[in-house]
Amino acid sequence: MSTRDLVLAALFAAIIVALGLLPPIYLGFIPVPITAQSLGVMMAGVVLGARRSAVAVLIVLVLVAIGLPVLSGGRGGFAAFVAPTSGFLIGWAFAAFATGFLSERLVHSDQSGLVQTVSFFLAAMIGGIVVLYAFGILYLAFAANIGLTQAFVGSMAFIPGDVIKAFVAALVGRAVMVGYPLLPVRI
Ligand SMILES: O=C(O)CCCC[C@@H]1SC[C@@H]2NC(=O)N[C@@H]21
Repeated sequence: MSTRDLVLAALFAAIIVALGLLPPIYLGFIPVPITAQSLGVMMAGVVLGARRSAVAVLIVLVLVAIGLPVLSGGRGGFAAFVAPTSGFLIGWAFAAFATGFLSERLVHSDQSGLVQTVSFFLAAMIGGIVVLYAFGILYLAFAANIGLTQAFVGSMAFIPGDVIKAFVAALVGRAVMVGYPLLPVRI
């Protein structure tokens, strides 16, 4: 990883942290908030690709671990890793990697703009929802002792917002690819 790659990863770590300035929304029936920060995770994946986006999330996780209040609602510290939300938090690194991995393979420079946008959207949906929820729901069921079905059903409340985030991430991925290509894609 070059210095430039690290700078890009740090930039997206800052974007993820900045999105944490938007307050979390608790729904009352599940101890996991709606947060804009998962939009930053998807955007990192589509813009930077697998490795650099995973590093971006790892930088955020290190900031959390050393106690900085970088999660939505000003949360931080080791407690964030032993909370009902921790599966989602750790899952962000895998979600970013999967989103980037799929973006690098699904998006080609000779595709039309529409196909590229749809490809980014699919990558963000699979990485930022399927992969992320697998981590989040499994750990939530265990940590909150609520059973897999309840954790799964409760997490479905995040789907509408996360589909919108995947769409926004796809538009960002496509726009950055046109204006300042960073994603290593097949020609
Ligand atoms: O702040 C944290 O400790 C992690 C929050 C995780 C929230 C998850 S990410 C996927 C889903 N979509 C949301 O908006 N919230 C949950």
